Amino acid sequence: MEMDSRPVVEVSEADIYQENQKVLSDISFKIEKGEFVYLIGRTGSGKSSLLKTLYADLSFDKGSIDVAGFDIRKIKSKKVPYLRRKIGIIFQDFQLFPDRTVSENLLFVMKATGWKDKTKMKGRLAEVLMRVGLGAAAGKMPHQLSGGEQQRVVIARALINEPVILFADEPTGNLDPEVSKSIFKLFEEINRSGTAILMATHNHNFITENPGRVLKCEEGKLLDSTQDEFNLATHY
Ligand SMILES: Nc1ncnc2c1ncn2[C@@H]1O[C@H](COP(=O)(O)OP(=O)(O)OP(=O)(O)O)[C@@H](O)[C@H]1O
Repeated sequence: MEMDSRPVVEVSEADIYQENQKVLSDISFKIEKGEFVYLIGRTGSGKSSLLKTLYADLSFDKGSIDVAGFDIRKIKSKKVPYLRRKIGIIFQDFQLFPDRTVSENLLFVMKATGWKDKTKMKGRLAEVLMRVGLGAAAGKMPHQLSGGEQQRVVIARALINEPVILFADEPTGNLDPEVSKSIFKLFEEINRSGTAILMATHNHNFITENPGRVLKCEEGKLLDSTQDEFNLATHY
């Protein structure tokens, strides 16, 4: 089988909108397989809008966007679930069903994304929970877990279908610094095993401690540390 070497995200000359307001103009960038990319910028600068556009939750104008092989401009709403199987989405607020156990939360997503074989489902469930360090949490209710553990469940849920990229929107925004660090480490591990990550964050410690490529939303533009005169020190 031929290896697919196309970028996982390819944005070309696109305008990003929130309602009728343009938030980013004429943006272009690529994310290659297995890349780790930070997305920074002030509150309201357009990070969430950009992420939502990439996972086909907001429509855009001009240009083209391709994510995991899907043409986001042309994607029909009934095809969006197929896109969502190739990507993982992680938010700041954990968005687990509060009245269902950890396994029920994960099984819900598996059923919704076409899993049918009970044995395989159980196997995958155990695998993703082990992966995030929560092997023993399957039977727990979300409220019996700490914030960091709940976020690990969300990450496990995002990993179920072996996504090519994780879109994380301020994934440690509700967590204390120590727990944030351990969640960040988990993202790094996931990235090392080949999943690309685009992480919107206000936590600049991550970037100073683990320097990497940075995209920055600023005054309606998207700056790229690999393309622009981009001095991180002046960007904080
Ligand atoms: N649901 C919405 N309806 C209308 N305008 C919105 C909506 N959500 C965001 N906006 C506006 O769009 C612009 C970009 O917001 P966005 O949420 O993308 O910024 P952000 O960089 O993610 O901010 P934060 O760091 O606070 O999450 C802002 O001017 C914001 O007020």
